[in-house]
Amino acid sequence: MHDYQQKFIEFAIRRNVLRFGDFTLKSGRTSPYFFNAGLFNTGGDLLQLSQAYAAAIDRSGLDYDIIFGPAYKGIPLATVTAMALAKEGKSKPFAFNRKEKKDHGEGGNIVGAPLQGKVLIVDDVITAGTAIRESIDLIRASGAEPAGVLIALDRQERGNGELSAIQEVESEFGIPVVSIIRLEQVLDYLKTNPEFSGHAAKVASYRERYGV
Ligand SMILES: O=P(O)(O)OC[C@H]1O[C@H](OP(=O)(O)OP(=O)(O)O)[C@H](O)[C@@H]1O
Ligand SMILES: O=C(O)c1cc(=O)[nH]c(=O)[nH]1
Repeated sequence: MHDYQQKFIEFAIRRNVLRFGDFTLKSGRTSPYFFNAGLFNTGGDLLQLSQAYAAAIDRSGLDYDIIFGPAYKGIPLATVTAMALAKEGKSKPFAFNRKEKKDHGEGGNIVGAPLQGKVLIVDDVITAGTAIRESIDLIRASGAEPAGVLIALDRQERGNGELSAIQEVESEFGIPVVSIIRLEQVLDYLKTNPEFSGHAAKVASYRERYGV
């Protein structure tokens, strides 16, 4: 595990973003852990988070024209990532969607820069891949093309078949999916830290059931 990954896991645990218990996921699966990016909820948290996202983009070498954040939690993530990149002298346009279409004022469901060219989707997690597929549909409907996906946590779970949801997205759309941490690193961290090792068995058995 890289040092930045260990620091990111510790940051997420400290802020209660990464929690252990029983959680129902969007996919209907019951998970013994959950990553709630909404609890990165101070200016200081967002500053640190934005630097972690911008660093992941730098490491990935992804080529893109615009950043897109899927509603809701992707919205602040895309916003602060665009700001962190601008601070490095790499300002890019960004946009996000509304979950409900607006039929007055400017109307529509895309806010921000026009979705054009190669679009980098920025979100918190991928579980079964539903949110990412919805984003890709929106991007294509606007006449743009997805260029890649950046998330904080790759839960390394099966999508519709035997491949991981991420492998399905990568092969179906021919785009890379980049993450800051993966479940295997969270599991390593749990096993090697006495304070959290009590959670390791449940997380490992969830991985046996739904993981790849
Ligand atoms: O890969 P999937 O199975 O789609 O699950 C992951 C998605 O689920 C959550 O969003 P959600 O739409 O639940 O809610 P939000 O409005 O809190 O972002 C999360 O933020 C991801 O976008
Ligand atoms: O699959 C989900 O719904 C999900 C998992 C997770 O860890 N965090 C989250 O916000 N959603």
